[in-house]
Amino acid sequence: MRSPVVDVRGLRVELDERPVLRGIDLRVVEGEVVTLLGANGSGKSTLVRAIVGLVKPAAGEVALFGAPLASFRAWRRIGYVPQRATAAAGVPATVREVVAAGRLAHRGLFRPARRADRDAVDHAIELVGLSDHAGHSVATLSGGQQQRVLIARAAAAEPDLLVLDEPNAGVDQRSQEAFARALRTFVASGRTVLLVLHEMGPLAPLVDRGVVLDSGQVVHDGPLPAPAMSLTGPVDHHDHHGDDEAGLFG
Ligand SMILES: Nc1ncnc2c1ncn2[C@@H]1O[C@H](COP(=O)(O)OP(=O)(O)OP(=O)(O)O)[C@@H](O)[C@H]1O
Repeated sequence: MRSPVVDVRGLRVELDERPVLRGIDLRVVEGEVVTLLGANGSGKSTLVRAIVGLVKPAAGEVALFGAPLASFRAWRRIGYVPQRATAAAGVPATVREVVAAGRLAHRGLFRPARRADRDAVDHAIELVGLSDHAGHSVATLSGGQQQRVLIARAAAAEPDLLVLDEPNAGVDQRSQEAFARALRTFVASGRTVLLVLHEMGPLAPLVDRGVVLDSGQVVHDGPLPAPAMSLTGPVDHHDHHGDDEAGLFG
């Protein structure tokens, strides 16, 4: 049997004294691609944030690679990209520099990059379809492209588990297809992916299992129904407008 990578049991989270996650059980095993679905505010982001240790549970347990979160130390095995993150933040770094930062845990500060590091960085940039922009300042990219830079940075670290919160938000169809191909390569090497999606899009054939949240509870866990969103109700895209409408590849 494949070993558990993420093991969540009876997880409860309260934010502002309001229950946001109300008893979540979720298990993701090695090599699986699992997607979290659900309407806005159902608790998807809060769940992934709790899994990577950014939100404190009110009750329940989270284990990563078999270790309880409190004693988990192998953060190098985890790549996490938050929702609507920005890679720019006023720093005039190039795409290549930001992605190379993802290799620091491998090579150590101030040590010259080895060939393996450079290859991993090139590969990660290619993975997200930004090779043509590798030398450009991140600040000149669109929101969607900046999100890709952060995904590439996480991928460059060659994590065993990649946790992505809405990697396709505001990204055009062609780029979503490129991303799906890249993710296929990533999982072909036996790695694990947990991702929040609003719509399955081109990722659908890659996904082993869908977990649908509603008001902080799991209402479906299993193969994806068709169409995938039929269980999630109407989706409000209020927060994704204007983001990279022009497309990643220009
Ligand atoms: N920092 C916070 N403080 C208080 N409440 C919060 C906080 N973050 C999220 N919430 C609330 O928790 C609930 C779940 O939010 P969460 O972001 O996890 O949902 P989501 O399913 O990821 O939504 P979306 O699809 O819009 O990203 C929402 O009602 C939200 O308003």
